[in-house]
Amino acid sequence: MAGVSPELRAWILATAGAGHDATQLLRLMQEAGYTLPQSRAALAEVLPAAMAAASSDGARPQHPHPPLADAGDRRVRIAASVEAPPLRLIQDLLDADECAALIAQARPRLARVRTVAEDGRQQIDARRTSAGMFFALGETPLVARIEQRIAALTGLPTTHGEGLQVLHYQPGQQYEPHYDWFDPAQPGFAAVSARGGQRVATVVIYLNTPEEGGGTAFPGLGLTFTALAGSAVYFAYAAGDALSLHAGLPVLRGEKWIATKWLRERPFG
Ligand SMILES: O=C(O)CCC(=O)C(=O)O
Ligand SMILES: [Fe+2]
Repeated sequence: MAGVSPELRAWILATAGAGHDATQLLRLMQEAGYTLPQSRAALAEVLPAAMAAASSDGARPQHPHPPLADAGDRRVRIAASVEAPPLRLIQDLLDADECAALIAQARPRLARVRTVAEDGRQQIDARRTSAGMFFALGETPLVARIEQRIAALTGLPTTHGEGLQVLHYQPGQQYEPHYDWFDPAQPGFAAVSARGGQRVATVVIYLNTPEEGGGTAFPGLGLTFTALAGSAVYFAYAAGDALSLHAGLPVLRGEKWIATKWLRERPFG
């Protein structure tokens, strides 16, 4: 299609804004007389993230089910849920000894964390001031055990996970509001999604309880999770999901340790 007309562009944006997803938009456009290829091209031009999410054929996680969810070697309490985006507060995913042991394994390897730049390269990022490190998949028996629990909870095999990342925040450090999904409209998308495809869910595990601050906020939901040692926040998303915006709030007193597992739609390893 040689450019989307202003009228069609306005209609796509208004209809998507009213809550219709890409599949519904494609159906409505075809009912209005556009062919499927025309509809796809128009949608990809106006809403590339929505189109990429709709065309993905990768695996999707199952969302942990309250009140008790199967985490393999234990059952965990699902203390709160949000429907959109699918989000769960998980209690006691790790016990106190496991939290301490994971911190001890990560501490000697901490370095200033990098994020993925728009061109797909790793960069030092002023928005993300914590120190961090990645474990390889199954690198230690404890890491493997945590990965098994997350696989049991989400139904996605451990191979769909990126290596477990441990982050350490000092007072004043934070992770500014961001999305964990990769934006298909960015030039680096092909590079970051080459292994494993798109991210589909995140599990953030709190390894300690900061004295003050350091919660995880979802500004679009008006919701903040307190960082409490051993508990975790699970959330799932598709590319373009604006409500999955989240932030690691500044630590005000004490320190904050988390372990993050990002899950892909296809095997990552
Ligand atoms: O530090 C937090 O609470 C959030 C971390 C986070 O968003 C991430 O690791 O992707
Ligand atoms: Fe995040």
